[in-house]
Amino acid sequence: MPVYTVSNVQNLRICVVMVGLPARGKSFISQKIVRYLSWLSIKSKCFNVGNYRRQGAPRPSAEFFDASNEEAYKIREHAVTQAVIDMMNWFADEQGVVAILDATNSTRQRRNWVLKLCRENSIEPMFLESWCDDNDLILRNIADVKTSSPDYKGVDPDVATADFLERIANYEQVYQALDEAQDRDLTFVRLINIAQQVIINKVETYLESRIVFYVMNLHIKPRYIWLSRHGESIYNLEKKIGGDSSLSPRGLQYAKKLPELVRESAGNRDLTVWTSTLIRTQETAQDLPYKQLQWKALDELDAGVCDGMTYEEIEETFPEDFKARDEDKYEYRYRGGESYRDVVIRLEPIIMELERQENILIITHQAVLRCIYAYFMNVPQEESPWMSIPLHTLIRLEPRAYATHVTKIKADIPAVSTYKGKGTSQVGESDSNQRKSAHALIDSDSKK
Ligand SMILES: Nc1ncnc2c1ncn2[C@@H]1O[C@H](COP(=O)(O)OP(=O)(O)OP(=O)(O)O)[C@@H](O)[C@H]1O
Repeated sequence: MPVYTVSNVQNLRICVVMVGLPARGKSFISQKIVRYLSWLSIKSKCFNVGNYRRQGAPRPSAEFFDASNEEAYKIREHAVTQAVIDMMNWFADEQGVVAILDATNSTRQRRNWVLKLCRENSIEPMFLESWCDDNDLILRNIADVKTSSPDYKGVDPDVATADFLERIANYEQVYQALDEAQDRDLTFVRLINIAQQVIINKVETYLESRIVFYVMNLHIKPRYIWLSRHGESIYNLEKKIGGDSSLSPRGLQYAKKLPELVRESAGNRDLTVWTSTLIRTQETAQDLPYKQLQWKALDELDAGVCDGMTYEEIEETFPEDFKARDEDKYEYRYRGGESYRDVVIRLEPIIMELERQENILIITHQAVLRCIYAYFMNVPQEESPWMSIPLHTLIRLEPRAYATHVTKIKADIPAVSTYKGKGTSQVGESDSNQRKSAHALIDSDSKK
């Protein structure tokens, strides 16, 4: 049975129709929206018309995008039609909730065509324009992602840049920006120079407003996010879950070493440290020379009646619950406590704030870290609760245009393993289940 969240309970279907000249971040924004909504269990998918076009024209030069080039126009029409057909099928066959039509959609005529199709299929269209006249930024975007695109495989970067600028000039000939007067009946958002100015028109549903709020918070300044579990705690040594215990002597050693690890990774950047309200994260952060904030939302997953028990005790006392949790760890809610899904929902403001901020170090707990990591790394729900996040390890995330780079920095201070694989009540890293996970953070020193 599908599980509905507050956001998709209304049986809504939304098509976010991207609008914008090339190299304005449309694909970047589309991919972020899909990642954010998927993380919130809202079924979403991006339909990138460029990928469809590449099937008919793998490496076109700028003149292909000249509006008067009739042959090319046919190929481009075919590509967008195929993308829209696939999108409609996805809505119908896979109960999709939010589709993103990632294309330039530069003319009012094209947008009206999409609008009509959406209305005929009971899909709410929301136009999202990224408008930018900052030439330096556009050149940076071209260098960042366009010269390495499959369109320019094997082409000298300077030649590719010149051709891409010509492609933009061709689009500019016909481009019609969204307009407050002419498009006043449409649901639309215009992001002007990232989010220096945002124009919002007729945004009516809750889900649309969530998407708008999210894109308003995005920025593209280079930044890092550091993540660490608290140091080894007394409860970790006793194999107990939950509680509010202090650090073990080795955990305190990690807390002493953490400032050095962070400095090596962050240089003299001014960080802000976020901890949970629990003693073990605050003790871990106590020697860090940065501003610190406590978030209740970063507290560990609440194990309800099982708080303070070992997994062996849980298996003995609540055998059915123990089994049910292994079968669907993401959805299983501890009696009187939380599920992973509950944690994700309470972490939403953290993610939103992380998108707004620059350099943040988060010291929190295993389940919470798994959820945050899953958002940045696009880890599917069935895998994220099984990821191994070791103690005494600093993880650095570097969000880039289409992916997040990960570096793992080990403190070289021994700690127990708190990892529990499927079908066992024993904890330990040697469990074969976690090694199978594509996203296990245990074996590699850095991972892309
Ligand atoms: N709102 C924005 N305005 C301008 N640039 C942005 C914005 N958001 C992200 N970017 C930057 O845009 C680059 C990614 O460009 P992207 O491929 O998404 O452009 P596009 O508009 O989809 O281009 P195309 O039409 O050629 O597919 C990244 O370098 C990213 O930092």
